[in-house]
Amino acid sequence: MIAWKSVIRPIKTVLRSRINSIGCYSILKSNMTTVADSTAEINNNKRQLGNSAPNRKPKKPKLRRYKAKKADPTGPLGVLEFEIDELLQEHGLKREEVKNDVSAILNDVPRLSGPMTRAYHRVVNNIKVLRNASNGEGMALIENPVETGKKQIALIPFGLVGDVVNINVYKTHPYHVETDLLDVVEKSPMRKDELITCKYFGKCSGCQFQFLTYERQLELKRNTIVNAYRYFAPRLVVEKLVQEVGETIGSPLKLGYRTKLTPHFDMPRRKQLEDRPPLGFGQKGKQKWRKDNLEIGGTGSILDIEECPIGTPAVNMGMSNERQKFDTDYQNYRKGATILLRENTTILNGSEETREQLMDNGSKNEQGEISFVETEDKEKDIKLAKTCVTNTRQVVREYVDGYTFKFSAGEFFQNNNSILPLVTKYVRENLQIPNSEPNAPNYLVDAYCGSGLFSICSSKGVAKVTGVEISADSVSFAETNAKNNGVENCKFIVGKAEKLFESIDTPNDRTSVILDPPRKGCDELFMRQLSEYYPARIVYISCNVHSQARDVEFFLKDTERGKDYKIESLRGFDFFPQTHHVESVCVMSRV
Ligand SMILES: C[S@@+](CC[C@H](N)C(=O)[O-])C[C@H]1O[C@@H](n2cnc3c(N)ncnc32)[C@H](O)[C@@H]1O
Repeated sequence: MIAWKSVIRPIKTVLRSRINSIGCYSILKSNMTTVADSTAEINNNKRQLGNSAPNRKPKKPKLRRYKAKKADPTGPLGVLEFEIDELLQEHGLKREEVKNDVSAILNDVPRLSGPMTRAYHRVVNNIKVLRNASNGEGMALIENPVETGKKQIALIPFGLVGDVVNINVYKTHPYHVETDLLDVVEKSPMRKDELITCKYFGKCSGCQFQFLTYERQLELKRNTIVNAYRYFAPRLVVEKLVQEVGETIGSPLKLGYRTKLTPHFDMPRRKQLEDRPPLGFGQKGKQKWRKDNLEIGGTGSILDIEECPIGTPAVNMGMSNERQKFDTDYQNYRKGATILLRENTTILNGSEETREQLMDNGSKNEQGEISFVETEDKEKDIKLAKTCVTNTRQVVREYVDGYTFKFSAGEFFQNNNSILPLVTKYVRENLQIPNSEPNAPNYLVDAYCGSGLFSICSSKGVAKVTGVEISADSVSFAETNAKNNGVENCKFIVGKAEKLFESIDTPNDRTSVILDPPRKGCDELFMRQLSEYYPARIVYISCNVHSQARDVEFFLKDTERGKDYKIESLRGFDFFPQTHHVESVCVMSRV
């Protein structure tokens, strides 16, 4: 019995870590058949050993069914469905021809390392990458190893269109397989491995684009916007209502820009650790293509990472301090956790010692002193000190283009400070109502206003700003931020975005609306009420261009007065260089 326990426990640990990494048990079962096989085999043998009743009819094993996780159509899995269809269309294939028999893999249980699993999960060499998905992964067609004549769609992290690669297929879904990149046999002309700045690139799940020139990154992000509108706003595209997508506006900082990082660690349950567990970011599969970093950061689901080149210097100082602390106090944790590293900015008064002016708490070095970095806003001749905060409830400050914003470290705030002056200026300019009569006042509504970033940065030149936001905490910060910045024409309401329309009292012909919803986008009720209100202009900012495209199409085609609007411009802003993410800004005005 004791011997079995020692076999089963490590298997359970592996299973647990896979559950954490994919967050879906049904998929896990389908894809962990090697481990599941071993477990089933062990259980079988256990049963046989302990089964003394003779002639008992063996129970027929229950067939396991694949349960697909319900995916948000505008989320990564939903978008992948469009990308799969497009790839199939380009190659004259039908869905049936790339369908995997997931049930066969799932039920290949009783045999240790069953042939089904071995056949499906295998190394495949010399595969041409045909395109890149919007999440940056390469897509290729490979032969189905079991059903002759059929193909499979392989997703290849860090594979670039034009690469010829060797891959290891390790997980099967109904219409695609997940793979690890083993070798790049022939390089895509896009591939510039010499640009890679991080030793963890290729292993860490954070960045996808470090081996591309920055121009290429911006181009790919523009393509993501073009495709998003093709997939989620097809009626607008067919009727040529989507303007030419503008060039993506780059971030002034390409590295060292991220003001928030959240390294994490796992703690094995019921076990005293001798060494501290890895503290860092998730590992993306088990790549082998970067031969120089195979052992770096470890081989577990979380990589041990001491520095992140996209994090700001202050955040990286915090990371170094918190790692040192973790070296000695990791035994105090009973469960895994995430450590918040959030940059905090103090405006310095030139005549005093910087350290004396750091009034907020911050991450401390070994000597017990708060670590800080000094910088400046050259244009406005303002000196700043940046520290790193780890307490989610601590109030932090951001400095944007002459304004300061306070908010709780754990609440939402844009994570790339360097691009914010460009974005807020662009939004401000695009909110202007053309042909306004001189002296006639203009108004602004900021739906999903957070702690007031766009309201406050666009408040000059308008008579009144009304912001609405679901988080009461954020609204209270928005009010404080307006007051602290000497802005007197902003009013903020707590509630769902649609609550706005109950209290809106500004004339629609003279009012512009900013929308900046979370990833899931706006709901139809809100879009209908917006159309009823009929504002002069709308600037829709989104961190998920797919839900933005869906909402814009719904607004223009399916709401009462949507047909009276046109898309005036559409373009991306690169809030997250080196990653596949893009922020999209769509400006709509009345025809
Ligand atoms: C992407 S953030 C934008 C915040 C702000 N515009 C900024 O740039 O800092 C989206 C905000 O919408 C808020 N939110 C989420 N659902 C909402 C809803 N139904 N109505 C109003 N606000 C909502 C969130 O709390 C969050 O602050």
